[in-house]
Amino acid sequence: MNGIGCRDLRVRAGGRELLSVPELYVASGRTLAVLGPNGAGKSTLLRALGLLSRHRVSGQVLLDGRPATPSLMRDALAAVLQRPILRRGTVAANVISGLRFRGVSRREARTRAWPWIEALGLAPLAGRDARSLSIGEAQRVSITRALAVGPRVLLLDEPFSGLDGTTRADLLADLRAALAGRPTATILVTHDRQEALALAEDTALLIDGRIRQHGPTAEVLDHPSDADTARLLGYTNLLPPALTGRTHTLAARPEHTRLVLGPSDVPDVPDGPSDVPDGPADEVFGTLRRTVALGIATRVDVDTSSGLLTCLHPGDVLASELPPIGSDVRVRIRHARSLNHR
Ligand SMILES: Nc1ncnc2c1ncn2[C@@H]1O[C@H](COP(=O)(O)OP(=O)(O)OP(=O)(O)O)[C@@H](O)[C@H]1O
Repeated sequence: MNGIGCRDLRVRAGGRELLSVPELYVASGRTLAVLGPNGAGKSTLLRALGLLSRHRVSGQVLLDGRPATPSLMRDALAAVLQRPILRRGTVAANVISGLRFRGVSRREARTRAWPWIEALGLAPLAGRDARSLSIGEAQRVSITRALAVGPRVLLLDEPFSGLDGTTRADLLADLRAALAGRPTATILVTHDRQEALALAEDTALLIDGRIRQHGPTAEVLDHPSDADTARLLGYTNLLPPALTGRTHTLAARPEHTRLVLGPSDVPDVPDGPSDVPDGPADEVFGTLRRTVALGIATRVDVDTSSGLLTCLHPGDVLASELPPIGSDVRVRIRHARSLNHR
């Protein structure tokens, strides 16, 4: 199968194992998001796959099903790092430099690069000094340079971090459109679930150097298998059987967890498909610890016998509606996933 992968890939540094991945494969034309918390080993994995690691690496990296060599990888690979590294010269010269580096003549490099400069919206900036660009513009140049070489393997290490919301959304959409239908195997390292959803058919969850879950993005993002992956995916409220009377721990997102505000509060309809069976949503009891107005939402923290629960109420909940701090309160779980049930 064409694409990039590895077998029994291990990375060691400073006397400890940073990464251990028994098997991973990303086929040509597909994108894998690697999602994990800080320090999980995401960049370590990316560098090891691209044969760019500074650490001790064992195991096999596979390119199109065969062991990768540095020269095969150099021809196949383009990488975009968290902080764009641009050369002296114009934006156009920077985009072209990737092709020139691969021995393409100046004239041909210009011809091949220009459609990418246009597709990624860089034409108005083509003559600008690359070192005068904003971070968002520079990242756009860096991505365009990588795409222009027509890589068989594209490694993206948090290329959208540090960009404002609009710039990020625009660049994500442009990148998605640019990759569509191309025979490129892409790996995107990110902390962000939305980026994974927007760009990647498949997602792997990496925690402590191990892949804990791997599969179609929508399925992985909505079905955490254990407490660590639940936290990573935003299911930060863990409700053990002792609290709910159920046989398995439930995991719920704060936005699906609501304080019951007095008798006028109508029963909630659960938000979408849930592992909580039909019927009244689960309710648990606790003590109100604090409320914080966040503008678009109000965060309500509740101490329970099994730890803290965080509720997120849309909008500004009026102070007059909230019971005093220290009151006994009920919390309704509108949507949850059951852990360790498969
Ligand atoms: N030379 C080294 N010696 C020991 N540990 C190291 C060394 N270099 C990196 N590490 C550790 O390897 C782990 C993985 O680092 P890596 O940069 O791959 O994480 P990451 O998931 O990309 O994190 P982030 O999201 O913060 O960028 C971290 O705990 C880091 O401290």
